[in-house]
Amino acid sequence: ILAGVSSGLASATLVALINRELAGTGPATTASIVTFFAVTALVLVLNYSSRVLLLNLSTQAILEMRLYLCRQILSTSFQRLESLGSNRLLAALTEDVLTITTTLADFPLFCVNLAIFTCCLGYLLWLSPLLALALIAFVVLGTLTHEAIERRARTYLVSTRETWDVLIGGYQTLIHGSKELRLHRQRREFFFSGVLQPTALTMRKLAFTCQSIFALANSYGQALYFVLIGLILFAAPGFGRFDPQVLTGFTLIVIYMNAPLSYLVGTFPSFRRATIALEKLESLGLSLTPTICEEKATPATANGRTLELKKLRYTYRSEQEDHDFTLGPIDLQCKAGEITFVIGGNGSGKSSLVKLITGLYAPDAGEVRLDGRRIDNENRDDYRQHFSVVFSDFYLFESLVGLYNPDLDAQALHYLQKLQLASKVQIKDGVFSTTNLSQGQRKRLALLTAYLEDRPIYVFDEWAADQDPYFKEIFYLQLLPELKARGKMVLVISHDDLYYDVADKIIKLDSGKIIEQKYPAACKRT
Ligand SMILES: Nc1ncnc2c1ncn2[C@@H]1O[C@H](COP(=O)(O)OP(=O)(O)OP(=O)(O)O)[C@@H](O)[C@H]1O
Repeated sequence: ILAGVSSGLASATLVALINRELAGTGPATTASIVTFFAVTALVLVLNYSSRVLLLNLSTQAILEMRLYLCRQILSTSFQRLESLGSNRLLAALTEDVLTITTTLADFPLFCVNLAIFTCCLGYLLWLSPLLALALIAFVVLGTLTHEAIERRARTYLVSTRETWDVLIGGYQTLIHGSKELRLHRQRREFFFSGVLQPTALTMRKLAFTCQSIFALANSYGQALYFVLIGLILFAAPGFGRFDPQVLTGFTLIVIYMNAPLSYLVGTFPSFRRATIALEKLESLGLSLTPTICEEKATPATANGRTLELKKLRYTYRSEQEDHDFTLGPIDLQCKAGEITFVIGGNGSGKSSLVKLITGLYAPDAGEVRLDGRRIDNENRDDYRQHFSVVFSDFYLFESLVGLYNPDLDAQALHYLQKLQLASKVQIKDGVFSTTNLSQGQRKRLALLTAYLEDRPIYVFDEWAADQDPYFKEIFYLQLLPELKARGKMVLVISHDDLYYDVADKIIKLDSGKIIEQKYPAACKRT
């Protein structure tokens, strides 16, 4: 602020010096020439340093905002993120962050121009308090009416932002549905002319309306400026006896102030957009609690020997109540060194149960206990650290991120050989040479990551579904029994009834409820 004010003060001094020279009669003195160029040098230094200082502030603010938002997303519950949908999150991370950061980046110049404007006003007050007060009243009135015009753009700006969410959804379909769109001409045509085109058209209309309003406000502002100069030149002499030098000075300063004032008024639309972007970010309801990134990794307090679910219940709420899906009440006990299969038809609730068990969802009712310890919001993140999971819609990282182990590459190589991937993928410093593999091979890499995590509880959601018969057999008859022998608690969602006898316990789900429990291993023993 100090740098900006000094810079503004120096600029106003320069204009005052110009005014003095213009009003003077004789040739300029050496002193005034030296003063003029000295102040010019000062303006250069102060202007540059104030901008750099403010740039430092604004870029730091941008950095903090970006990281803060990413951390918020990391600490927001999975339930909330799932219900928001990826298009809204992507739109927030791109559009909203961009809007806010652009405005923040404009902030240094805004401050410098505000300082110049204020200092010029100060000089005008010194020249003639009466004229200056009349000018301030005129500027305030002008700004208010200008603002009244611009305010009309707000609803259009909000609609533009809403439409942007829809457009991002369309872009996602464009990318993720590229195979299906290429294979079906009518679908492609409908998607383009029935979905993308209308949305893009709406964006265009809204943008045109907003920009027209801003253009109107801008032209009005410019016209108002000339009215102001006209008033100084023609009307002011009628209200009192003003020195012609004062009037010339006023006109000169007011013309000089045009640039900073235009800049200040010109930033109003970006502040308006930034406010809407901030409101949009707030409406996402992201977590404001301390982020999980900042939390110190607490050592796991439980070993993962027993897991108990008691009357666990979770409901997916939908717009129409009769479409709600309720999982539970579920009562289940699993132990270390035990393989539990979860079976059931499509939509019976198997994957939802896995999300509840792994702590991605917080139950609506009932409780989860690990080694007797009740899991609640306070310890749920610690609890999640006991699981190694390969989801049916798993995400494969390009490297073994977050795994710190001096023998990591050697261990990974061992598992690459075990999973018959060594000829396809190499690993160096924890980074896979490639992840461009078949779906079944990618799942094996995901399994390798789970192996290296070496956690007490393993969960596989239809892992074997993409494997060939040979590798299916290896998975059920070698890999699962090995994990069991290592004392791991293993939960497997499976439709492979050929291998059900590998399980110690099978639970069958239907419409979100356990309808059957079997113990094949016990039967085999008897
Ligand atoms: N994200 C979600 N939002 C709302 N409802 C959901 C969501 N995910 C699942 N559901 C509801 O939960 C039901 C069970 O889904 P879930 O994915 O758990 O079934 P599943 O047994 O794993 O099925 P599949 O064998 O096809 O993978 C679905 O029929 C659906 O009604």
